[in-house]
Amino acid sequence: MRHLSLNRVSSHRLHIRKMSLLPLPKTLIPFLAPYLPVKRDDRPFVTLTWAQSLDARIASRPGVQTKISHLETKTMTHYLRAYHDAILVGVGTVLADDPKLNCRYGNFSKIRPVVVDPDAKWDYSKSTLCRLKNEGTGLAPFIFVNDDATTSPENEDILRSQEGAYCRLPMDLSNRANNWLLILNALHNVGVNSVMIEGGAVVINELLQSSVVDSVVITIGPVFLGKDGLEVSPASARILGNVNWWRGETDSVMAGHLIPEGQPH
Ligand SMILES: NC(=O)C1=CN([C@@H]2O[C@H](COP(=O)(O)OP(=O)(O)OC[C@H]3O[C@@H](n4cnc5c(N)ncnc54)[C@H](O)[C@@H]3O)[C@@H](O)[C@H]2O)C=CC1
Ligand SMILES: Nc1nc(O)c(N)c(N[C@@H]2O[C@H](COP(=O)(O)O)[C@@H](O)[C@H]2O)n1
Repeated sequence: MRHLSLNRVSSHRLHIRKMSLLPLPKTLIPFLAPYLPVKRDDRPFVTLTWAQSLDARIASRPGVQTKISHLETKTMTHYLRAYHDAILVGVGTVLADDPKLNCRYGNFSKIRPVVVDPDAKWDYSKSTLCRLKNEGTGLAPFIFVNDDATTSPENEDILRSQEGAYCRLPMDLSNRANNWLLILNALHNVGVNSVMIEGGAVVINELLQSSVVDSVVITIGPVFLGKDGLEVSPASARILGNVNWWRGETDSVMAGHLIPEGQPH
């Protein structure tokens, strides 16, 4: 993997760059402060964050991009991105959403997109991410693939020229949960100290069951998406500590720290 150029931002240096975002509600700054990344020696700090319906759905159907959050909490997401070195999603999310995965809050923040795509299913060359890199409004991604994945020479060439990379790892495909430490260690080794993980459901459900999540920030929008919606729910119970709630125009945001399993809270 290539060396990352990392950015540090502090709240006084942040400002809205794109009018598509709203001004950040001022009360979100102290609300989020206790959950922002701190340096860890063992691995990157992990913030797990998503927007869900009242019935814990993140999309109206699997594979369908669904607007859940108000623009002010979308702005919050970009504010949070500005404090992280990397943003990670699973391949299901890039295939469904063709997201931007950049930081549109702040005048210089560059966040490294990371996609977990063990079988190299994603055609990067056709993506919005590829276009944004060419336009200068985002970085090229690190795409984590399994050791034996077949990647297209075209995507290899583009990624190389854009200073992104396919990152090959000996992934455990029968028990995917085993791969998180591998992925996080690989990122740590190239200087990534904080990762914001945004989804989708497979990724969220796996990580809620893991011991590698530090902060959790959940936006809850005023909608029920129903039984066909894509549910987020870990395989067994987990508890959050240091919990706080913020209430906006239409959404509420809950932030907390994921308590390690077996630890009293
Ligand atoms: N409302 C929200 O905040 C968000 C909603 N979404 C929605 O979620 C949906 C996509 O979610 P999913 O289909 O669940 O896909 P996903 O984005 O969670 O990707 C799942 C895939 O990623 C790979 N993967 C994940 N964890 C892995 C691991 N530990 N090791 C190896 N490979 C791993 C596997 O190929 C797996 O099939 C879309 O509809 C999207 O719109 C996605 C992100 C946020
Ligand atoms: N904050 C938020 N609210 C929603 O209603 C959403 N559906 C999402 N989805 C996430 O945002 C990503 C797209 O964002 P950008 O294109 O990078 O701005 C998408 O891939 C999901 O991770 N988020």
